[in-house]
Amino acid sequence: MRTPMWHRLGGAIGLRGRLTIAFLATALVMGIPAAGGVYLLMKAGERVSFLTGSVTPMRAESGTLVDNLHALRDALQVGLSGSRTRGGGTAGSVAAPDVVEARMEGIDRDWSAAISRLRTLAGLTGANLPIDQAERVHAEAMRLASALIAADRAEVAAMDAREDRIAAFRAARQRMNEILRDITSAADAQMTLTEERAKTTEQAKTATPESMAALLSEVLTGIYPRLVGADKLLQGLDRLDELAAIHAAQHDAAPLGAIETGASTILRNSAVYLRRLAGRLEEAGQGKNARDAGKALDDIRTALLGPDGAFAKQREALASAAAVEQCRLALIGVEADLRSLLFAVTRLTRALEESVTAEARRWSRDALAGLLAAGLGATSLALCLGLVSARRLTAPLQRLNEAVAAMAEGRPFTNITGLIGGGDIGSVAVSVLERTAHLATHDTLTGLPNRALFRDRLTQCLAECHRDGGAVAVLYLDLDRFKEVNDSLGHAAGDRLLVQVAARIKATLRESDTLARLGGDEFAIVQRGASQPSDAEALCLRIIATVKDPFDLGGHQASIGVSIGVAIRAAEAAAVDSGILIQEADVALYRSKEEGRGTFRFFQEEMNRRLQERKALEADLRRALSEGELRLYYQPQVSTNGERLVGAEALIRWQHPERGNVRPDQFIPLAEETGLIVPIGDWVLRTACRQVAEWPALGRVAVNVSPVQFRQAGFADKVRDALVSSGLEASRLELEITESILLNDTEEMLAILAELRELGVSIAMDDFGTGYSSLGYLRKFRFDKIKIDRSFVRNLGESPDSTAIIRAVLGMSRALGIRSNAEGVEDMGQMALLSQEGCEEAQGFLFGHPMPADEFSGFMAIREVRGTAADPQTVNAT
Ligand SMILES: Nc1nc2c(ncn2[C@@H]2O[C@H](COP(=O)(O)O[C@H]3[C@@H](O)[C@H](n4cnc5c(=O)[nH]c(N)nc54)O[C@@H]3COP(=O)(O)O)[C@@H](O)[C@H]2O)c(=O)[nH]1
Repeated sequence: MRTPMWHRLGGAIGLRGRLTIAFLATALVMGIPAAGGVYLLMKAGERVSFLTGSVTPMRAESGTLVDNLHALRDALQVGLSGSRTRGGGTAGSVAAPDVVEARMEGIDRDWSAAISRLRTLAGLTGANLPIDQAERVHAEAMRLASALIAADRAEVAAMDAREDRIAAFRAARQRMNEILRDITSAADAQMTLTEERAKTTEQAKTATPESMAALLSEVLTGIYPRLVGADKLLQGLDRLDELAAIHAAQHDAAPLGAIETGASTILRNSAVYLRRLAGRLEEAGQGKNARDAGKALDDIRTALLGPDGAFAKQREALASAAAVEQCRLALIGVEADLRSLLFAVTRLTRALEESVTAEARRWSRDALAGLLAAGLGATSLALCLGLVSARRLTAPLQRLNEAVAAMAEGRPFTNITGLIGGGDIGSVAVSVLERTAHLATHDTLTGLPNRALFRDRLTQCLAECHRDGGAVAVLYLDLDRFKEVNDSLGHAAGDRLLVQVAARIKATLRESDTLARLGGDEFAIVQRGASQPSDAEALCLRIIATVKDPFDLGGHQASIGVSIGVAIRAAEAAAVDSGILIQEADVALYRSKEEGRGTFRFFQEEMNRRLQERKALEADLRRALSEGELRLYYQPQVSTNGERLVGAEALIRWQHPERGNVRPDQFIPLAEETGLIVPIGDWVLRTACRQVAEWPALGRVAVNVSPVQFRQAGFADKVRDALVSSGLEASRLELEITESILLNDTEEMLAILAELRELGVSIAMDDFGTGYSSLGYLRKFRFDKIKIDRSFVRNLGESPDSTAIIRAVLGMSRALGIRSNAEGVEDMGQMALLSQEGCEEAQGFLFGHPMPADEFSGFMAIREVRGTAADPQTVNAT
């Protein structure tokens, strides 16, 4: 098939190159309109800042003009006296002239500054603001304000001067009154004397017509004219008082003239009266009064009339008040001008604002359109690229998914590349699939086929045998002692061992055979063409021999073995499921392990029967627990110095209704495999505590704890519960654990041991010496007791090795301050040697077999009586 041009080109550029081109194209499609949009947005932003930076301040400045006018009005308010002529009193406090002037100057300055700023803003914006008009209005307002202040001052001065004149008038008027009173009093006194003289003359009858006429003439020409003259003057002055009062209340200039004329007439007449009176007074010897009265009348005239008189000052005040009013009115006009000016500015700024806003909006709209175009362009491009990529990506992935599903179902497939397709993604998918397929079918550590591939190969092989004849053998392998190496040297060493084992076994096989790792230390082989059992046997022997040789694990030598189970099928019989053949090989392996390890066994039908039996035993064990078929026996533990009974070990027994007594080593491993050991172990713990609580004479009871049971969450809580519910003191309970408990998760297990120790129970290490790590664990946890395994005691005295080992162990336990107990003591010789070597406690048939609780009660009673070792013959065997 011809590859399209673009495909070939794409292949040359590569996936990264194409992605880069796609990215650049997207950036270009999006970048141009986006850049345009950003440019327009910036322009719109400029207009907005133009608005905020120019138009808005312009409006604010025009408002400042009006504010200035208001300030001016306020300043005038404070500065004006509030004319007495206008208001008839003062309007609040009047500021000192210099204060008012200072305020006026300030306002003038502010006003000029506002106009100057307006002029700048108008220049910036290009707006045709009426700046000249604003300046004219400003000048006019200031001029009027000054005129108003001046007129007000003049009015006040005139008013003050008038007050002075009125005061002078009143003073002269007062003097005149006194003079006239003097004149009148003198005339009255003279009149009284004259009347007295006339009366005396009349009474003396000396009166003559001449004397009487002389007296009358004296009264009429000398006294009376003086009284009349004085009275006329008084009347004139009273009238003047009235006119002065009228004129003070007068706010109109016209009637003021008439009043002044009236006053002038009165004064002229008074002067005439006074001239006449003056002659009479001279005659009467009162010339001084006449002169004083003349002087007073002159003062009155001066005070009221003339350019400096009260009337003239009143007129002046009225004229100034009129000027003030005029200025006020003019200022109102200025304010109106200013307002119309402000309206003009407002109109202008609004128009400017609207045009700028419209411009900014237009640019924003265009920018949005640009950005939208960028977004749409990018989205469309991304969609197109996405669709193309998705097609190119999902198709191989879809096929990859189908292939993985086929793999998961165990369907074999070939030609992965053909299945998935080509292209970048295709090759990635093929690579992923190949890796996945390899991972799904191979063991990652050894690279060998795993159980799934093994079954697949076996199935193929069985089908070929059935079709073409021939035979196939399945070898099921399990390494012996692998766990010990793993636990003692670590998992890394274990892994290295497995790899080496796999290589060695592989070297023993033919090309056509398949070696697989089924998990852990289990391997399996499909041996093709094993026509005779001897072929398989030969292979087993080769494998056993090669695995037997020590392995070098980076400085450590490890010796292990291998147990093998074999199952063979040929021709017709090969029509069997691969799983059955594997199971048969597994059963054969089980038998091989049972019968001593390091060997091989062929599957036989009888083995299946054994397997069935095992399953039946498991079912029985489940029932045994619920039906109370389990019993606890107690085996005595004694001190070696005097063989005092120091305690007992609780050992489980199963009274099967049909099988009879089932030994613990027959069912405990099964219980451990199935997990049944947990409820069984709980039962043992509770029963032993309850029983021993009833034997206060017995020191302590030792209870075996399986690793599976120990690892169960909350084990320490179960121990606490057993103690609490039975009432047994914690110090009387001893838990026997084997070192295998500490092989894995050591820190966690040590924490549980510490928790148990906290409870007050003692911990014994059982079967000491049988494992690799016993000594190491003694350093990690301070055990209360070690129990030397009976395999060492058995050969004591016969094998120098056993004696040496026991001596060493006892020496070490003494050094560490740990009690020692020797298990399996069966004769006095062993006992004597143990005692000699310093072992503190012993346990074995020599002192008593494990026995039921009631028998152990009797045993204790006898021990109390006899105080010696029990006769083995006197107690029942287990
Ligand atoms: N987890 C639990 N394990 C238990 C429990 N009860 C027993 N066991 C373990 O089963 C194994 C076999 O026990 P058993 O058949 O009871 O054998 C014990 C003794 O009968 C036997 N023994 C004692 N003295 C002698 C002797 O002089 N000679 C001789 N040949 N055998 C003797 O030894 C076994 C006690 O061993 P140990 O526990 O190591 O002290 C055994 O491993 C038991 O631990 C249980 O309740 N839970």
